[in-house]
Amino acid sequence: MMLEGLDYAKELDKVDSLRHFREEFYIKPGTIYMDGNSLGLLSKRAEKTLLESIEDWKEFGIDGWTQGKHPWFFMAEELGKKLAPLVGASAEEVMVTGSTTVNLHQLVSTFYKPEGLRTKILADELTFPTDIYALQSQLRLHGYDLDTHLIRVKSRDGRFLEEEDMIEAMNDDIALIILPTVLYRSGQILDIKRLTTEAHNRGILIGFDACHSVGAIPHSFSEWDVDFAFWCNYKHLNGGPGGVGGLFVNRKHFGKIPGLAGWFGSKKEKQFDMEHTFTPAHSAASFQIGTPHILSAAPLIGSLEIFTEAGIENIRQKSLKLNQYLIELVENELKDMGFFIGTPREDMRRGGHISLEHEEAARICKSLKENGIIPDFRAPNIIRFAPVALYTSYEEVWSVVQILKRIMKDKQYEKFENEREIVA
Ligand SMILES: Cc1ncc(COP(=O)(O)O)c(C=O)c1O
Ligand SMILES: Nc1c(O)cccc1C(=O)C[C@H](N)C(=O)O
Repeated sequence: MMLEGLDYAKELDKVDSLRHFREEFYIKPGTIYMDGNSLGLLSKRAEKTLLESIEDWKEFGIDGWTQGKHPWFFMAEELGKKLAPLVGASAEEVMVTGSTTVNLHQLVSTFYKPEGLRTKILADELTFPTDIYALQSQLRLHGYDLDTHLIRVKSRDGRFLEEEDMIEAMNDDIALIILPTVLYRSGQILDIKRLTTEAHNRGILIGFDACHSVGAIPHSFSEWDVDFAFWCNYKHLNGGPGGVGGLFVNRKHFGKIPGLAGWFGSKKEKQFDMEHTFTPAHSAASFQIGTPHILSAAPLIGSLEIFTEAGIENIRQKSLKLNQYLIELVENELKDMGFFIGTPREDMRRGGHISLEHEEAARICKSLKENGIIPDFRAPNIIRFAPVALYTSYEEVWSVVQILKRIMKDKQYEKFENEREIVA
């Protein structure tokens, strides 16, 4: 017998080999969390390693730098080692440090070297605003005019970017390219390998903002020869709000003096010589700046254990299935209700979330929250849903669409203003 509806969802859950990881997370009873692409949920293991680090502080005081369960002096390097397989890099190429925006500043300060006619930076018009603000301020520091020197590749439809358009914009005057791996609104994956090859063929360095891909999809940054990348660990990696970010620097660039140097970028054995001559580590560790934010990095120790156990390939496979299921349900159950799926249909081009466009999106989101579903809203008309492989069930995806259908049929959203909240 062909299973349908809720029975079908339950059957998918029954045969899901990752389903036991759900118990590792704090999921508020009566809610369905669909916002792991903005802030991942707390896991018990992340909580445990955070508490252990606090215990180390209690027990060892200053000696916690070298003693205790997770010695602080080596934590960033240890985390880099654990994170490296998730971005397809060697341990020395990855560092857990800073934040997305700070790491972007660090890497642009290091790799943006305008020379002769090559003075411009290439980005895109759909990227996350902080990247644009950072690039503008870097150009300002060099004394360049922002309008002429920051080139933003246009989107043809306001949702997606075409690789051809980006390649066409890789002109002789471009010194550096910064693009997202996955677009934060539409969830489109860019062809990182192709863009990197094309940039290098034209003598241009290229770096990626991987906030929306790390922990959601596998990467091969080393093999693709990406020059550098940066990301946050609080979305798909469940590292906690404002948790320490990550960066990748291709080993061919080891030895480059960081644009923003600080003593934690030193060779470990030299750091406490306290010399005024900077001796950088010969690895991505050299891009650290000051004292690591230990309590904001500690949850990641436990969280990354879960990723190591589950395997990023398995996580990706389940994420694709969950998202495909959501798309099919939207198409079948929410017909003629004014929704448009603003996310690529092809698996290869889709990251970890789905964007539903609707002209009443802001207030539909509020109504979803009132009904115990947590998505997020991006102005002017996008509702983002992220079914997360480690803690979302197929049954929850089924329920989300059923509840959304009821909200639309009963026009429950009409009691709210169609305006975003302060944190949308
Ligand atoms: C693509 C992208 N870049 C950067 C950020 C934020 O950077 P930060 O972690 O520095 O606030 C986000 C999300 O907040 C993002 O989605
Ligand atoms: N970084 C965030 C924050 O500090 C508050 C609220 C949300 C966020 C986010 O991460 C937003 C997210 N980058 C986005 O894709 O829109």
